[in-house]
Amino acid sequence: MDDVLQNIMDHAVAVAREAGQVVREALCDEKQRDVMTKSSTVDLVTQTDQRVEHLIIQSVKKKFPTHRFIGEESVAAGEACVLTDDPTWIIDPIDGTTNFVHSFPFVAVSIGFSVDKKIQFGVVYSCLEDKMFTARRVKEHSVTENHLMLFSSISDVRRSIIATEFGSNRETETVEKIFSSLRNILNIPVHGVRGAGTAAVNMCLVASGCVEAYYEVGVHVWDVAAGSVIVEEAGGVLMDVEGGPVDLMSRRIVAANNGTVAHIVKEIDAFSPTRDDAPPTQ
Ligand SMILES: Nc1ncnc2c1ncn2[C@@H]1O[C@H](CO)[C@@H](O)[C@H]1OP(=O)(O)O
Ligand SMILES: [Mg+2]
Ligand SMILES: [Mg+2]
Repeated sequence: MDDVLQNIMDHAVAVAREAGQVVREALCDEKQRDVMTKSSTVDLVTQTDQRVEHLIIQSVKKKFPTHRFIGEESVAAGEACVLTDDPTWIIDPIDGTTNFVHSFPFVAVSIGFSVDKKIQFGVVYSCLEDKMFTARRVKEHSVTENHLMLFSSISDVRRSIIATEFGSNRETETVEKIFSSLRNILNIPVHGVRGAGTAAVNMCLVASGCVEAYYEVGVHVWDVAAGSVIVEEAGGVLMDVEGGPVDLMSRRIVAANNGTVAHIVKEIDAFSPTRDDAPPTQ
């Protein structure tokens, strides 16, 4: 299986690069950044998201016809979001669509590959920075082609930078919880709070030692599948926002450089959005 997996991963890296090129070109063409909305007026999608997802899926299907897919835009179009034991590509064609629409320079193609419901490798291509992050579940980490991994050894959270996002849910109760967590984190006090506008890049920032932790409630499995292996293989830890084991379908995640910094979970005002794998409501 080893060489087979490497072959699949090589294809993921190649197709992520190809997708990134499409995204970069689209950024220069206003028409390709025309906005449509999904779950809320600030949950954005463009024809480029759809085009890039199509490109990735068609390319994979040609080479690996039996593989399955969970793609952000396919799920938005009504496909089921169910992880089986089968080989499954979990794709976010543009992570950071809001950034893409506004030319804010962090936009990623995120591809995770799962077998037996476990993510085997992750590929995150931060395509405007031209940084490729890859990791395969082997426990000897293999992250990034073109820059050095500088994993953070900080264990005092008061010396940390924490990444998070505000998400696309603007219901009063949700916004209150987001701000309550943020207030608690700032009051620790931490050195700073940041957010790149893409969950995948935030997780790569943890893996690279640029921030000590990232947490968010409201992410989807395609935002974090690839990043989860990249963080773990870099030596980091994943956790649920209430401290238990992470569940990639639960829409809640903490990724940290170590278990001590992961204690920020004490400060998070947790809530439970509808799971990604919840059966559709009639
Ligand atoms: N208005 C918004 N602000 C930030 N993230 C948003 C958002 N709307 C959707 N998201 C998605 O939520 C994720 C976690 O914050 C982001 O990576 C982003 O993924 P997307 O661009 O693929 O939709
Ligand atoms: Mg996303
Ligand atoms: Mg996306």
